[in-house]
Amino acid sequence: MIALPVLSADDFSRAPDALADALSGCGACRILGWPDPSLRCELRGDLKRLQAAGALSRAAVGRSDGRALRDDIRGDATLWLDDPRCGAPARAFLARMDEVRIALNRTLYLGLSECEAHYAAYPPGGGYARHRDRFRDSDARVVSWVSYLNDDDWHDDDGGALRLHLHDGAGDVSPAGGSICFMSELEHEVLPSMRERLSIACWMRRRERDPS
Ligand SMILES: O=C(O)CCC(=O)C(=O)O
Ligand SMILES: [Fe+2]
Repeated sequence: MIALPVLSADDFSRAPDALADALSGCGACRILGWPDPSLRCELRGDLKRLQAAGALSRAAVGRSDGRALRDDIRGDATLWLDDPRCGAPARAFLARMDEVRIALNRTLYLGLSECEAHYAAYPPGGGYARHRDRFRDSDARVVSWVSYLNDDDWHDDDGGALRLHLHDGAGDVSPAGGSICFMSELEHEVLPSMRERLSIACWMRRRERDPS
């Protein structure tokens, strides 16, 4: 296992370039302590409320004609954060991601035009098999970001690590709070967890080219 670069929440707020440096170096960066405990708690409350109201749906793999529900590939249920049923914490999260997107554009010239994000709840035993976040027929997703809404009492034995397959080897990320940012072309997988695992997955996208 390799160690991933780490930023504290303070570094992340004060020095947006540090995230860009880590991404251009190893392709991934852990952000410890962001979202802060109060935003994390509000986001989790929003997700639990929406889950109880039946607003989340089982996530599919692929898109268009290739879309399918595949328990053997991914087990999460999701809801897009721009859904009108989502609350103020979801809007605060999207606003912050937009600032990060603009900062990355300024340093890395990635031409990222928008963010999309969803709440995700993985039931016990659920995971997500090794994949890339880019669809086969589109390179619109450039940067992936996942924020974990689980408590600090999440132990390694609870499973649910995100395993990132980097050029130099694999690195595991615990879903006990904090966030991870990585280039969407990198392969990764969510290992099955013993407990319900809550998160937000976000993608910073380029505008899709018109088919010609
Ligand atoms: O929750 C995670 O750690 C990663 C989720 C993921 O890979 C995805 O939604 O594409
Ligand atoms: Fe993914």
